Amino acid sequence: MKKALQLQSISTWLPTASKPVIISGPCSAETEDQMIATAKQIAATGKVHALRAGIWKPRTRPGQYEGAGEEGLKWLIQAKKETKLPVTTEVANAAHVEACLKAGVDILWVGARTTVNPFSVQEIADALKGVDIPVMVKNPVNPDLELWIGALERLNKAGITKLAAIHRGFSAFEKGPFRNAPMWDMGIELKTRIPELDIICDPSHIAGNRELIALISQKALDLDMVGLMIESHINPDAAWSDAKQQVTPAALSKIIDGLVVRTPSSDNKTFKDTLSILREQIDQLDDEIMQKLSQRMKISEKIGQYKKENNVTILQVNRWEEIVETRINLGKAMGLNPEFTNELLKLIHHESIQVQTKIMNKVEERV
Ligand SMILES: C=C(O[C@@H]1C=C(C(=O)O)C=C[C@H]1O)C(=O)O
Repeated sequence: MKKALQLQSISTWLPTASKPVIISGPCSAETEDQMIATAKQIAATGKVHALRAGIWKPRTRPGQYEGAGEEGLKWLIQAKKETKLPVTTEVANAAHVEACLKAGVDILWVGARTTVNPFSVQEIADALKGVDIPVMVKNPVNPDLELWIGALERLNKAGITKLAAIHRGFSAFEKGPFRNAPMWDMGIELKTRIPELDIICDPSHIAGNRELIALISQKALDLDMVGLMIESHINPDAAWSDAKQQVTPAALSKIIDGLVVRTPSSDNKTFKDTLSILREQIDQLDDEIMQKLSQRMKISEKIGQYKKENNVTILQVNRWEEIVETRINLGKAMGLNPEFTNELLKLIHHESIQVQTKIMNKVEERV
């Protein structure tokens, strides 16, 4: 077993009176006026705990706005002075880290396009050795959990314990309704692997448009994520980067008000009793499902043996097609989602073929 990360909960470095943690601000710091005006309006909502702004922007194509650079850092620090909110920005190399530390940035984040590159992450970690500053790590652009965990480990090894992960979605070849596919399973898997790690969701980058932000934010909270990083701008349509996904401070306030914050557990006795009764039912059913699956695989084994004796192939496409069709219809009639049934059947078929392959190719022991 790998050693777990040494972590300090976000509640120790970004304490909030109420959950969830909200980090907001413009995608990019564009001008001093835009930065300060946005920051003031956000702070006035009283619902935001930290201010964000991109200073160095990694853009997909050259010729797009690449951030204000160190000049922008001054505006961010000015915004901090005027709002009393801690500030955070993205760092992609050691020079960025040094500039931020010198300027007095409170929290750093590593962007998705940097998390993919262990060299860059290591450079940032080395620049942070001996520094006590919180760092948030966005998921890599590709859905690679090991790379995400690896980046957190590199920073942790450098002594950074105030760590959080940011789920901002993943690049996908097929364009769905989102700019970056949420692939919620990745967040669930990360939480399962490192339960003490706080995860913040970045609905702005998942959505790519402001209409979906509320929906994604709610989903993130229901998956036990502790905070949201939402991009906001005094005049979103005129933003120099990511205009479509930014919201006004007023819209941000509305989104936050609309969130239903649920707790991971409840002390209510009736709730606990009812949940445990229902969970017992699930335990019982899972037991039955496992027994049935085991019985099914034993029959596959027998079929494999019989096919071997008769020189018949393992894969029987017609039989399989018939199974898929009948089971999907059966599932539909029982209220099961056809996609779910299809995926489940694929897994079962895969295993059934494995089981038969083992039998088919077993080398008989010579006496
Ligand atoms: C078990 C068999 O072999 C394969 C596995 C199947 C299954 O697990 O249901 C169905 C068809 C075959 O591709 C079979 O031929 O019936």
